[in-house]
Amino acid sequence: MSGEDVNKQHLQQVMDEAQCLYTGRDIDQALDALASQISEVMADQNPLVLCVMNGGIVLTGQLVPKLNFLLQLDYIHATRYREQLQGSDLQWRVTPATEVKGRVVLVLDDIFDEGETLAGIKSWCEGKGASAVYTAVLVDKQHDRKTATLKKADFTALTAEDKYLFGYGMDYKGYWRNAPGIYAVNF
Ligand SMILES: O=P(O)(O)OC[C@H]1O[C@H](OP(=O)(O)OP(=O)(O)O)[C@H](O)[C@@H]1O
Ligand code: HPA
Repeated sequence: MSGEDVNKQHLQQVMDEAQCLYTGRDIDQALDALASQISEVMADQNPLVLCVMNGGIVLTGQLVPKLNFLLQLDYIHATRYREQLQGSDLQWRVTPATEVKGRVVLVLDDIFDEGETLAGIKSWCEGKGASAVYTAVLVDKQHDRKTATLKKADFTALTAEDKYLFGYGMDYKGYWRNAPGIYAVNF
């Protein structure tokens, strides 16, 4: 959808009617706790941190400054929703420029929904010879449709009910990744 074709009124209505599940302040506190948990496990492992684009960008930007140890940062881009509200096949767009072989990897993403995206990325990193792969997400959506072999991330900041979510990196039809909290669409 191009910026001009988009139904701005609909997008504004989605924001106006959404339920705020977590404010920016709630999230910042949850990220402090997440950073402590990750640090306990990874502080001396010199990990390669991979941001999953696009949704992982806000989590990564807010979390990485709270990780007070040696790490390297790169990104990976795989997508299965592509501005739709239902997921399909995992399409690869960009693989990391940094060598994964022999590294402890920490994959950062916004949401663990059905789990296919993180399962696919974890398996890709293992296939490339990572020595260990950890996953961390901002939010885990609570439902029994976890279709992937991976049922949860190693580190989870927050949980949310089974509604379509946006904000803090998560999009609604390509928009509102910039919303300053986690919101549930009110359909
Ligand atoms: O657990 P799953 O059901 O696989 O869904 C989670 C994935 O879906 C979203 O990505 P999307 O494909 O929408 O791409 P985006 O990051 O560009 O929004 C989100 O950022 C996660 O990567
Ligand atoms: N919101 C935004 N992106 C997503 C979601 C969601 O609820 N589930 C998977 N990707």
